[in-house]
Amino acid sequence: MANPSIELHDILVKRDGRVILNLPSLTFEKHEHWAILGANGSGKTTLLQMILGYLWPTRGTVRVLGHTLGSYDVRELRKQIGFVSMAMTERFLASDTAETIVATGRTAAAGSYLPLSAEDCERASTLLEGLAMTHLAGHLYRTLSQGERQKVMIARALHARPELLVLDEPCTGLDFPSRESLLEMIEGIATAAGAPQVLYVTHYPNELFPSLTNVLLLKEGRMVAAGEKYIALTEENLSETFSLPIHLTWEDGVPNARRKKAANAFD
Ligand SMILES: Nc1ncnc2c1ncn2[C@@H]1O[C@H](COP(=O)(O)OP(=O)(O)OP(=O)(O)O)[C@@H](O)[C@H]1O
Repeated sequence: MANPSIELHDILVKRDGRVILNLPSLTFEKHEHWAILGANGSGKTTLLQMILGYLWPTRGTVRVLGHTLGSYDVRELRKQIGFVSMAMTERFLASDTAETIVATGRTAAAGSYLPLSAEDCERASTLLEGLAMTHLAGHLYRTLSQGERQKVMIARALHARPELLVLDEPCTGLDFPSRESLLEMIEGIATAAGAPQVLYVTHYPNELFPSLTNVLLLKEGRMVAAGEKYIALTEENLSETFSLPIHLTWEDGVPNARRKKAANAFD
């Protein structure tokens, strides 16, 4: 039965007279984990900002978790959404420990420091344990690697048991092992009992971990394709999205996209 978490109706976002997002009506169902994939400037961040109620469309309506944006308190809505982006990581005090940062996730507000309750601290240690990060609990945030910081931010985003977990390019700047480790952790979260719905934003098709079920492909603010991943993520759609001839194979539910070799003049 249909149980949508996000409904976009005929969206147009214009800034400085320029169209930066122009989408047809789209529905994300609660049981689906979505990837939002596109090149730099394709409109991914604009779309996320709209879903999180930070930006209003010039035209169209947005419904998130059953509430129409514009007629509901977005601060209440954001309590049900775990949001992790690189920009957020700078808002935390470098002198805090990983455990403290996770413990402050109760309100789901970035950089918010309410007095911590015993429950907050207990929840933080449960999360760190569940995500195999107990060894980082007492480490100062500033001493953590980029990959570890991202993991801490994701643990923090889970504190309030969100219905929706939005991850904005979490692998940016990570080396290969850190990226693999982070993706493995996210896959674990997405497949756990009672998991939040995941919205994963990336530039890289090869980051699509197995439990992602659906994909939205964006190019220059418009939709190239959207739907179940094996249907939407084709060589043709990917090539169109990135303006690059792409060869695509699949392994265990994970796409492997490679640039097609140009014909060699000496062949
Ligand atoms: N407030 C604004 N005023 C004017 N143009 C804007 C504004 N915000 C975004 N844009 C433009 O809209 C386009 C889409 O930007 P957006 O940040 O959503 O893309 P993106 O897919 O998230 O890119 P990236 O992967 O580089 O983060 C870009 O060309 C950007 O310059």
